[in-house]
Amino acid sequence: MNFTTGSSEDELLSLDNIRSTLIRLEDTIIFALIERSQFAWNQKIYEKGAFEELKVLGFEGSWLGWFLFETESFHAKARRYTSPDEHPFTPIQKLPQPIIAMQSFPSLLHPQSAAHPSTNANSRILDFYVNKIVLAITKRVKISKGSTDRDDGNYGSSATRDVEVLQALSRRIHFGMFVSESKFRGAPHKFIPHILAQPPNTEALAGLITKPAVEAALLVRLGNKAEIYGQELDPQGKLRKSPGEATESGSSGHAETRLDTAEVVALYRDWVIPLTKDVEVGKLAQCHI
Ligand SMILES: C=C(O[C@@H]1C=C(C(=O)O)C=C[C@H]1O)C(=O)O
Repeated sequence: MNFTTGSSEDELLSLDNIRSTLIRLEDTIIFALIERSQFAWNQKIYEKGAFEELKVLGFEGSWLGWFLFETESFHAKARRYTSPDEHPFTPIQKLPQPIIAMQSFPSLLHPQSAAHPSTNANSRILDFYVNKIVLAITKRVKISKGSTDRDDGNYGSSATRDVEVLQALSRRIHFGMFVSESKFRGAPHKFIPHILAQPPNTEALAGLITKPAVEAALLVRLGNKAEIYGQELDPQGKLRKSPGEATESGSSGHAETRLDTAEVVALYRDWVIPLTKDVEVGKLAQCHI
C-alpha cells in the first residue's frame, strides 16, 4: 500500500486492498527468512554486551540491537518513520530527525493510533523472533563436518538478514491498525459499545475482528508458498526431487528445501496472526475513544 499516490481514503482502507498487501508481505517474509537461514544461529549476536567492541563505541546493547539502531538511524533521516505503516525497533526519541520535508499522508487512522504504546508490538516481535524463530530456521546449517557448533562467525550477514526479517514482520503486524480501521468504518455501531465500555471489552472486540476462514486460507497458502519458494534448482535448472528419488539429471538424493515449511506456518499461526489481532484490538480499545 502506497500512502502517497492518488488513492482515496476509501481505496486505501478497502479491506481487499489491505489484505492484498498482507498477502504480498508473505512473500517478502518468506524470502527474508530464506536469506537468514543461510547462516548459523550465531546466538552471540543476540546477547547484550557480548561484543566488547560495541562498548568501546558506547553502545550497551546486543550486536543485533546495534544493527537495528544504525540501520534505523539512517532510515529515519530519510523520513521512513514518518510513514503511518512504519514502526522502528529503536525508541523513536533516539533516532535523528528527517533531513527532508515530511510527506503528506491521508488521515487514515484515528489521531492517537500511531503514537499509542498499545499499538507498538515491536518489543514482542523482537522477543519471539530472537527466542523462537532464528534457532528454528537455522537448525539445518552445517558449519563443518561433525561440528556441533551453531556459530559460523557470519555476524554481519546474520544481523543484516535479521533486520530485514524484523522490518517485514513489523510492517505486517502493524498493518493490523489499517485492518481494524477498515472494519470499524464498515460497522461502527458494532464496535462502539465495546470501545466505550469501562474498561473496553477487548474480548468482544477480538471476536469482531477475528475471521477464522481468512486465517485458515492464509495458513494453507503460506505453507504452499514456503514449499515452492524453498525448493532449489539443480545446475540444469530442474527442481530437485524429494528424498531418495533420483533427479532427472541422474544424481540421487536431493537438496533439502531451504526452509522447514512447518516452521513458517507455525511462525504465522503462533505469532504473526495473534500479534496482528492484538494490534487491531489495541488500536480500537485505546484510540477510538
Ligand atoms: C488481518 C485480518 O484480521 C485478523 C487477522 C488475520 C491475520 O493476521 O492474518 C486474519 C484474519 C483476522 O482474524 C483480516 O481480517 O484480514
